[in-house]
Order: sequence, then C-alpha cells, then structure tokens
Amino acid sequence: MDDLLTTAEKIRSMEIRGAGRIAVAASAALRNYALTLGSLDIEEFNIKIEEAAKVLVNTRPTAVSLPNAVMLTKKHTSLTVPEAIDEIVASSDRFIKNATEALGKIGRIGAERIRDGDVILTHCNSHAALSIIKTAFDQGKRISVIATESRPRRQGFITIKELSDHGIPTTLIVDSAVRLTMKEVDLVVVGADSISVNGALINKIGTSQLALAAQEARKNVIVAAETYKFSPRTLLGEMVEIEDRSADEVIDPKLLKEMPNVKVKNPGFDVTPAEYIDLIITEVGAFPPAMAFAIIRDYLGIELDHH
Ligand SMILES: O=P(O)(O)OC[C@H]1O[C@H](OP(=O)(O)O)[C@H](O)[C@@H]1O
Repeated sequence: MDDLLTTAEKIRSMEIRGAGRIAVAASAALRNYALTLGSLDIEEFNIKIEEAAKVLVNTRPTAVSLPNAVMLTKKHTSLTVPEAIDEIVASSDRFIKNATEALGKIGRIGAERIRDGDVILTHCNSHAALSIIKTAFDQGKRISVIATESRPRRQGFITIKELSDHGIPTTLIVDSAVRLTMKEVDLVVVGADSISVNGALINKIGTSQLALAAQEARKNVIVAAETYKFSPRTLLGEMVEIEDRSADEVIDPKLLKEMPNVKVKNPGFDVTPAEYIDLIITEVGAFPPAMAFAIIRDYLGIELDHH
C-alpha cells in the first residue's frame, strides 16, 4: 500500500500531472498493489482493491481519465486471487499500452488539420495537443506556436521548453493576452481533462476564454483527447466536478494573512460548451463534439452503476 499511497500523493501534489499521465500512473499503481495481495482470499482481495481504487480516484476530482483508468484496471471476473491478479495485470498493461499508442495516433490524425504556415495557440501543457503540433512540425510544416503561461501553476513553461527542445518557434504570452493575440492565430489546439456526453470540454482554467476569443475571431478550435477522457457518468446527468485548489498556488499565504477581508478562489478547470469546439481528435478518429455519446458507448461502455 505504501507505493500506492506515494503515487496518490504525487498525483495530488501534481508532481505527476496531465490527465493522461495521472491515468497511467494510477493504473500502474493499482496493478502493482494487486501483485502484493496474493495471500488473501478473494473477498478480502476485492475489498482491498476497492479501497485502493478509492484512494487513487479521490486524489483529483476533475480529470475523468483517472476514474476511467482505475475502472478499466480493477474490473475482473475471477473467483480466485491468482486469476484476479492476472486479469488486473493484463488490463493495466493493455490500458498503458493503448494510452501510449493513442498519443502517436492523435498526433498523426490531428496533424492532418494543420496547414503549412499555421500559427497555433495552445494552453497549459497537454501531451495530446503537443503530439499533434510536433507531428505536424516533423512532417515539414512550417508552423509556430503561441503558448499561454497558464497561471497559477505555469504549466506553459513546460510547454515552451518542450517545443523549444523540438525546434519549434514559440512565443510565450500571459493568459490575459489571449484575446489581443487571437488576430495572429490560425488555429487553437488544446487538450482535455474530461469531455461530457454533450460534447462540452472540461480543461485547464482559461480554456473557455481561448475558445470564446477564437469564436469571436472565427478561428477553429481543436481538442486533442484520448477516448478514455470522455465521461460515462455524464450520461446520467452528473456534472463534472471542478477542482478547487489551494489559495497558496495564487498568492503567498503570509501576504494573504495581512488582508483579512480577502479570500482567494482557485478553480483548476473550466467548461467550454460544445458550440465553441470544431473538432475532437481521438486515437480512433476526428469527431465533432456531437459524437461524444457514440464515443462513450463504443469505447467505454454505458453499463453504469446508478448509485
Ligand atoms: O493528458 P494531457 O493531454 O497531457 O493533458 C490534458 C490536460 O491535463 C492538464 O491538467 P493538469 O495540469 O494535470 O491540471 C491540462 O488541463 C491539460 O490540458
């Protein structure tokens, strides 16, 4: 359990971050934990796996990739522990392999939408979005990128480093420069933490203002999202929870203490309605957001637990 708790803490503190990465880390942690439970009987085993699954899922509430990964990993039909372990190990290995391959596929499918000379605006740090951008560049398209800082955690710094290392000309802007800069942009490419059944995108705070400015300037918005980032529970009318993070990420707590009438709100994500999104690039193809239901049905299943 110690290793699993360590992984859970790394996800909570964002040492491991990005909707895809946290899903892969959680699946691997659950797999390795299952391997330590060989001496239990099947009832005890199932209880322990459920407990561990909860610990992982409760680390961060917004990215549905996390519960989806845990659900796909822990599901087993075995009546003996050795068989259950084998099933969990196989499911986890499959999930991690698919997740890794999905990034390459999204890159290739998404790059078809990028033209020579495009200026691409991106937000935060999405491995899926960057896969599209890097693939287009590797195909010889002379593109450049404008990357937002992405306060408060400044994941934009990870993005500009990655793009620079790849040789891609990149401009860093502060988040509030998005609307002014939109006239120079040809295309917006962002990642996803969750996509709901109605095609709405839940992604890093500030994404919806990129989408709004893009709509105003008649620029297209493309979302890069593996199929496991679609949210089955939104079929039941459940809302995606927006993570509220600590004020300490925004302001020095000592400074805040000197201002007793001030509070800080630090929502981690926002919701971009489907109307603002032109295309979602998944590893199984490019779809308009109206196809979200079909993706959930075909790739995640809709036999949901209604409790
Ligand atoms: O899975 P990939 O494409 O890497 O990232 C998807 C999304 O996950 C990140 O969340 P955070 O920085 O963990 O809060 C960003 O919101 C990013 O757009």
